[in-house]
Amino acid sequence: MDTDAEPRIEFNDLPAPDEVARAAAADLHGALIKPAGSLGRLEQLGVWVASCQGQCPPRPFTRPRVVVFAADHGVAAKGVSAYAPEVTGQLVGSILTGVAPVNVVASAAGASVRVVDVGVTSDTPRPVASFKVRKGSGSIDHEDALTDDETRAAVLAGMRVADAEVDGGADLLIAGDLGVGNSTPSAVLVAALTGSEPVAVVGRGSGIDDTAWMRKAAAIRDALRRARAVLADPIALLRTAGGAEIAAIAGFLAQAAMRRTPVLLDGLAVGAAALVAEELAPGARSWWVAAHRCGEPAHALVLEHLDLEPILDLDIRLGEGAGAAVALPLLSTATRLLAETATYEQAGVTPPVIAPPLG
Ligand SMILES: O=C(O)c1ccc[n+]([C@@H]2O[C@H](COP(=O)([O-])O)[C@@H](O)[C@H]2O)c1
Ligand SMILES: Cc1cc2nc[nH]c2cc1C
Repeated sequence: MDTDAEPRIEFNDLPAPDEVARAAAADLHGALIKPAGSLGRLEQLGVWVASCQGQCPPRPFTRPRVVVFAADHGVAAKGVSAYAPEVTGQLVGSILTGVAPVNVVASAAGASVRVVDVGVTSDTPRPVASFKVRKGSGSIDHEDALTDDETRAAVLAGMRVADAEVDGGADLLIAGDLGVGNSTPSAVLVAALTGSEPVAVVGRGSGIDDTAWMRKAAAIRDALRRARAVLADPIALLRTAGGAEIAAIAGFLAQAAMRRTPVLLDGLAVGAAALVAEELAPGARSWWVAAHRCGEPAHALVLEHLDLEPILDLDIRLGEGAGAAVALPLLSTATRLLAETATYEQAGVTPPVIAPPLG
């Protein structure tokens, strides 16, 4: 018997979406009053929701949730961001007062928003900071972002938050990230896990000029050298070159899969966390859909590596889960189309006289 009281980061027997419900939903689409395949990608999205829920027709979402994980990054002091580090804490305040873009987009999409501070340098309100593992992180170009204990605590925090959200009734999850400087560790993780060169992953982040871009490229190059030494160990990778919110999001995404809950993926930092989560919990990606392709070069590598086709390509590069929430109404519509559209038989409409081409 395992007497170790420490909570474990384990994703054994990860479930797969339900193939029977998937097949039933695909068949149902063929019976609805529309030419076969005429709702395009919306059809595949509805089928995916049915397979995640294990039922056909799928249930329209009743409690979609956005959880924004926030943390600071020591590497920000190297001049790799357009913003000062204290902005992360200020932005947490903006989300709490409901005035950030994610609040607006989530509200428009019928989702509620929660913020979790796992590593912001400044103090945040008690409930928001109850999973805080540290204030800030090491500068990854020359030192580890976190200790091993802090990394594990952050991943476990994400897992616990996912559990709490699913237990609270969330039926669609979105993870958002907030952290000045986090596009640097995100790019390093993506380069490490996709076998890419630094130059392929350096982006403009929050809006940096050419000089800052050169500093960022150097930081990514140095951190990547350190990250490659621990490539085979996802927790060590997060410790060496990640950050608290990226680690928490990785735990959140993997645990959402354990809990059979569909996830809409956001942009760069969530994408980097998704790469790590798929290493921790192979197969978890079948519970995720990429909401959009963001404007960062590393994000395209994430989507390619995870074989995910984004729903939208709007050049959104904000983070905080906002881009994912923009795609939520489309996913909800895809779900409702299967649940509410009449079949030929129900509507008394004559079905096609020529069968659709195969494939
Ligand atoms: O997700 C994205 O597509 C994205 C792209 C660039 C920047 N961001 C956000 O901006 C911050 C990171 O940018 P930076 O330049 O400070 O590394 C962090 O708070 C992210 O949420 C987000
Ligand atoms: C700098 C900055 C970073 C962000 N990350 C998510 N939302 C953000 C908004 C701002 C302003």
